[in-house]
Amino acid sequence: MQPADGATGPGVALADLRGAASVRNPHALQALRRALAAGRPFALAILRAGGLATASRLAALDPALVLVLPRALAHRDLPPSQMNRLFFAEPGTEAEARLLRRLLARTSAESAFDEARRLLEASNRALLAANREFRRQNARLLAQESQLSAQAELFQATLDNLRQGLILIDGDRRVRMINRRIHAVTGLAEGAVVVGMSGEDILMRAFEAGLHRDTDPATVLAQWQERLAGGRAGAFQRDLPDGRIVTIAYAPMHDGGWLFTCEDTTGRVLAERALAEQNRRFDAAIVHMPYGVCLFDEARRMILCNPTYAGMYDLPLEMTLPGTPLAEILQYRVRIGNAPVDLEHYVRLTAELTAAGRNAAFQVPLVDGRTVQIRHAVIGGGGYVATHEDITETLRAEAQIRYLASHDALTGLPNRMRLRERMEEALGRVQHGGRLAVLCLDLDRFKAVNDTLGHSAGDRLLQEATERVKACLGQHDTVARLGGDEFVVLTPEVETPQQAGALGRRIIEAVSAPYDLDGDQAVIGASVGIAFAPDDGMTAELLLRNADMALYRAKSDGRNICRFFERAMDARVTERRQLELDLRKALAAQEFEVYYQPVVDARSEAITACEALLRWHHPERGMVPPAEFIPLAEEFGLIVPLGTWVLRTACAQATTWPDGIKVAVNLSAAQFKSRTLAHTVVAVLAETGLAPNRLELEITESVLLADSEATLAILHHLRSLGVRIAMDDFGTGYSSLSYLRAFPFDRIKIDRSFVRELGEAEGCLAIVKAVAMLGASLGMATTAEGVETEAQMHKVREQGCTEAQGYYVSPPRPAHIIAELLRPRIAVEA
Ligand SMILES: Nc1nc2c(ncn2[C@@H]2O[C@@H]3COP(=O)(O)O[C@H]4[C@@H](O)[C@H](n5cnc6c(=O)[nH]c(N)nc65)O[C@@H]4COP(=O)(O)O[C@H]3[C@H]2O)c(=O)[nH]1
Repeated sequence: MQPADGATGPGVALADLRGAASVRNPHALQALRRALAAGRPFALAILRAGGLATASRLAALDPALVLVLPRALAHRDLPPSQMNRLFFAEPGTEAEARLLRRLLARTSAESAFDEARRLLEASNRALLAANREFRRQNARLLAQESQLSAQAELFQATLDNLRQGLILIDGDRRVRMINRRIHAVTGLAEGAVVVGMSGEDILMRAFEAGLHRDTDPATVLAQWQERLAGGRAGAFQRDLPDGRIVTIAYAPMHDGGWLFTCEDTTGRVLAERALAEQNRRFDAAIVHMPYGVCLFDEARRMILCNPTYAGMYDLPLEMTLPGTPLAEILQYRVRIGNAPVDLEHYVRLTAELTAAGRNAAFQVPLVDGRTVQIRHAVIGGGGYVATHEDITETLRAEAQIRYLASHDALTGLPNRMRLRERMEEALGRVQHGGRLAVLCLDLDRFKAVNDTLGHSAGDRLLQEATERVKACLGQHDTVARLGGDEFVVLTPEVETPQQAGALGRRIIEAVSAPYDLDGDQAVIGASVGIAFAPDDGMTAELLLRNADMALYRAKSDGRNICRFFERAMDARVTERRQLELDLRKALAAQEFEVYYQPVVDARSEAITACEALLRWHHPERGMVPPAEFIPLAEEFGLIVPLGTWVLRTACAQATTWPDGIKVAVNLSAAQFKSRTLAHTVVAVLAETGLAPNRLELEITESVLLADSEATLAILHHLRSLGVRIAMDDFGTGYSSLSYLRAFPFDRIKIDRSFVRELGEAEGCLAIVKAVAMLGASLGMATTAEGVETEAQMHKVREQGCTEAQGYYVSPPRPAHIIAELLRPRIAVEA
């Protein structure tokens, strides 16, 4: 078999190898095909027995292609000269052996060739590997490219869906990128900002959109340039015309560009602003709080305090800084002298409260004399907040109020309330075997001093009398003023009634000594009533009542004396006392009424006048006669307002009567002493419009007895006004006649005691006659009082009395009945 020598190249067409499809070993054929398709030199094909047909077909195509090699021959052992050639030999034959020997017989040239072939093969393999790598890289790049484009899409989608609007400008101040949100957030029209436009253009668009409402384009531009020149990130807010608020943040990029983000922060900013406003108000409230406020943390370091707190304790600025330890502040306060008096207690108390998580309020006295009210409240985390209020003045005022509530302002003595407290204390001791004497003291004639010398003199007298009483007392005694001229002395230091009596007398003596009241001399007296505990009572009320009863007895027994309470004391005393109390309330309660008793002409029996007589309708006792209550009203200084009321009522009533009818009003001595009588009379006449000559004032001898000169002066004054003056109850006193000489009375009223006995006692008739004659000679009218019978009427007329008054004509009657009595006369006159 001839070897089909001859080089062949890769140029052998694949189509020419189609016949090789029937090669037994398909792998070999495939390898051959791939080698040919790749255009690379192939080594050899190893054909097994049975492959001859194929080899023949190959050889038919090109005999040079045919090479038959035993299977075991490694292709690398082939010399390069034998490459790309096909040899054919029957396996196991001599031809095959020869062929092999020939092929394997290497020459040096063949070796070089082999080497070159190996290199070529290596480079061929490298090329193949490079080709494979290139394809792999290419595929990877393609994959990367598609991944990048997907990522870019995702990125844009992400940008577009950001909450913020976004603009990226480059180093040339041109827009490189925006997202879709930018328009919605800023309120710019869609497409107003596009890639490529300049930053300045964006500003102008923003300006037009109202993003910079409060300024002008030039300023906006300047601000923009200034910001970018600064090269630092920042942010600012803008209020949009639609009410929204956008926050624009800007940050420099490494390439000289800037990233702007715009976010609708309306909700957050409004919340922040509201919070800021709230904080501002809170700060203002704290700063302007009228009391000090301080917060300390769990380590007792200051969190904050307000200026009032700092001011209260004169703390310098550094002591008010957050973090300042409380201990340091307290040390400082100790140094400057306004620390708590009991500092240790204060520190312990606040620590205990904080540890126990308890709120509390307490007062802390300071070394400088002030007192601070502290309200302590724990806060979360173990700290506390405290308010400090300087309550020094409040406490002082409260103490003052307490003092005033329990003391008499004029004398500084304990008042009734305080007296009660003292009595309760003293009675507590009596229960353990002690004794207590209660002395009720009443100043006699004090009201006269008050009325005549005025209230300030009266006040001085009370103060002086107080001092004198105090001077009589022992260390444990108490004197209290119950009001007016009433005092009470408590003395636990007496063993016997005699000692108490001696004290009472000492007091009377001291108080009764003359007083010099700025040049005016005054003399008063005092009466004392004494009760004992436990003998006369064991309650404050009972003891005071019994001592008062004894006082009453002292006064009615002649004054300037001391009386002890006796169980058998007259019930009448009690009753009179009650009457006094009722009398004080009666005027305001409108329990008084004025009755009128007609006075008639003795001859014609026509009414010439009516006498005003006061009546008291007591709510329980019924009608109380004036003889009972007038003296009491005089004694208690009530007669002045009461007398004025009667005068005003009577004068007003008289103006409703026929012109000729006069009205007579009784005056008591106390009314003259008040020194305002003349003024009162003038005022009442002016007020009611009654002619002065229709008013007749009746006075008794006792009025002239009290202070005749002053009284006469007032009487002259009144008479000069045209008011008539009558001498009442004439004949009952001792010096009536002398007064008749002293004052030109208009009328003498003969006391009814003489009239009553006209028929029985001769003397009475003579007296009535004498008085009538005297009156006639002095030009004074004479009225017989108490005419009860026709006979009496007859007699008084006979004796020369000009007028008569009494039950015979009419008893005193209410105003409306008198008006009825006077009516016929009006008719006749008409
Ligand atoms: N037995 C009897 N009595 C007769 C008769 N006619 C009149 N009387 C009573 O005699 C008193 C006359 O008044 P008076 O002597 O001024 O005596 C008065 C007067 O001094 C005083 N008084 C009454 N009203 C006032 C007043 O407004 N001011 C003052 N200061 N004293 C008054 O009270 C005294 C007593 O007054 P009354 O009880 O009203 O008593 C009246 C009167 O009711 C009679 O025929 N028989």
